[in-house]
Amino acid sequence: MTAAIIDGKAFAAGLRERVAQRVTRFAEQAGRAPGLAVVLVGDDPASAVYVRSKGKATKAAGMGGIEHRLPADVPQQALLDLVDALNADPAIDGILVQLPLPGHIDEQAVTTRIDPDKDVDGFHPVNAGRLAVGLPGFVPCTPLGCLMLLKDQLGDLSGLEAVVIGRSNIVGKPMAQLLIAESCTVTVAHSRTRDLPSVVQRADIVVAAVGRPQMVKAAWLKPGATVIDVGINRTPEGLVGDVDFAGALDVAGAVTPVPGGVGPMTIAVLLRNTLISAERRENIVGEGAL
Ligand SMILES: Nc1nc2c(c(=O)[nH]1)N[C@@H](CN(C=O)c1ccc(C(=O)N[C@@H](CCC(=O)O)C(=O)O)cc1)CN2
Repeated sequence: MTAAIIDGKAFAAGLRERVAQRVTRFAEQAGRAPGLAVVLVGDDPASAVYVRSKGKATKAAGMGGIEHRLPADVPQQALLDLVDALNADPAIDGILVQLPLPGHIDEQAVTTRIDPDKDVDGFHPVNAGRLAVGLPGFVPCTPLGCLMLLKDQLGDLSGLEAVVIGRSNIVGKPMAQLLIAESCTVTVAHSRTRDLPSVVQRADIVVAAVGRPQMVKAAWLKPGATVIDVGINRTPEGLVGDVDFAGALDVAGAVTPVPGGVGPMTIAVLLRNTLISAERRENIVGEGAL
């Protein structure tokens, strides 16, 4: 084994602590805590666990957390009405509707209904556009968490070859935008990419976000590459990522584990985004790096 294991759990704990310190200062100045509303539709067990974790982390950071649970068969209009009410609520700085949603609900209609300035998930097309043109907005939590881990590991990323595997709106596309903004040379690979192994072979940075267990093989990697594994695949052998982790340890320079890599960053960045939303809405200049 030669690769360093990137400890996302420890980095996320540090970020949550920095957020909590800035929340204290925010509350002193604003006379209130930042408020996050999390909406869960249905009873998907993994989503229920993530929503519970978000609630606990929100409170531990000193923020106000409100959870709305709706039944799986809730009409889409009722969900949109709830989003409208949260948009109008001055105590709410961040709104998040947990994904995936039941099949009868149009996810795009729901995420587009959220006020872009309370969209702490960064999924609204306005925030996707802001990211694409370099304006301040909200960046989706998972790719921003990946970028934080990469910068902590490598420092300046400029000039590096990055390959993002996966082109989802939630991870692949914003990840590519973030890496372009860091002056990387970025390739987005996907299911139609020809000869994926040779595309990955040239990458100094590999971000795997395909949702296929251990698809990225050690033999594809450039020796010394930094590998960020976004996959969370439940298999009979347990939770595994999109990368052959054991094999990657012998070739990569650094690699994130699953669990304990990217996953914990998602919730820590959500807290960061919520605090930043609250500061913007109250015209408070936050002090201390996040
Ligand atoms: N509205 C949103 N929905 C979803 C998002 C999101 O960012 N916004 N992301 C994922 C789920 N997710 C948070 O919502 C999330 C996923 C994974 C983890 C995490 O800490 N994973 C652990 C493993 C935990 C496990 O056993 O499942 C790890 O990787 O160490 C946190 C949050 C989809 N929906």
